[in-house]
Amino acid sequence: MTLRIAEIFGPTIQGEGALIGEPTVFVRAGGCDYRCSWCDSLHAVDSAFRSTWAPMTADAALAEVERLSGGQPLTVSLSGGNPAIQDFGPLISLGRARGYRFACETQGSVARPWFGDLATLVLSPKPPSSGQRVDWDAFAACVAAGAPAGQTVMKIVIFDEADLAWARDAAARHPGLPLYLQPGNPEVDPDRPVDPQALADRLLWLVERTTGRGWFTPRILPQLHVLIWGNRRGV
Ligand SMILES: C[S@@+](CC[C@H](N)C(=O)[O-])C[C@H]1O[C@@H](n2cnc3c(N)ncnc32)[C@H](O)[C@@H]1O
Ligand SMILES: Nc1nc2[nH]cc(C(=O)O)c2c(=O)[nH]1
Ligand code: SF4
Ligand SMILES: [Mg+2]
Repeated sequence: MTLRIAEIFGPTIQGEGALIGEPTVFVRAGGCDYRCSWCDSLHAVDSAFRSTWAPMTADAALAEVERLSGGQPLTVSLSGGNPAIQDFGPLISLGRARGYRFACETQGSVARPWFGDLATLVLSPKPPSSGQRVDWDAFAACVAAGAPAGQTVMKIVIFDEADLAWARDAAARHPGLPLYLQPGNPEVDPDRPVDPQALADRLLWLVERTTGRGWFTPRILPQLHVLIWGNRRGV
């Protein structure tokens, strides 16, 4: 069984959510069952980029992770695309045997048994602005599959009021999951600069609209890597 890999990069820091700031190597899977209007990783989603995705065995992927991390075990972040449409079980087993920990970012549309082998499962259901529709039964199956994992968290991208109202309902469906909100980045073209002030303004808006309305459940964080590197790939 080979994996379709869009890129393996790092070491960098996890820029989002529960593990923000943690040194990590990313393994980005190629291919996604969604097509979010504002996806910041289209090079791992759009089949126009398929020829750039490398077929790799789990052994070869781990060898690259070990090379990038100098053989020092750290947290490996699986992302994509949707890593859950592929079988990352063998890579996780091999890596864990060498002392690596695994985190995975997925939208929660496809459940996998290997979710239970993760240190951190990040489920990121998509709000209305994405143009996608969440299948909450599939999402609940992901939560169940992740029960043996170290931790499962929910992370929601917010662009507007409708997203925020939707996030409150989504959180109420799974009150046991720690909740992280991050403002959406409207500029995702890798060849164009981001506007840090505009991102800060979105963050301020999000903080005011949650705490200001007495909603104290979520942690609210920026995309740290976007503040540091903009939309550059491979960071
Ligand atoms: C590119 S996705 C890949 C993993 C998986 N497909 C998912 O969506 O969870 C990784 C994370 O980036 C977030 N993301 C994607 N585009 C974004 C944007 N324009 N602004 C803020 N976050 C974004 C997603 O919501 C997800 O939490
Ligand atoms: N540094 C860094 N942190 C991230 N957190 C989530 C990312 C992703 O694209 O899944 C990402 C990414 O691409 N880079
Ligand atoms: S689910 Fe994730 S990778 Fe897929 S299109 Fe949406 S943000 Fe991009
Ligand atoms: Mg990203």
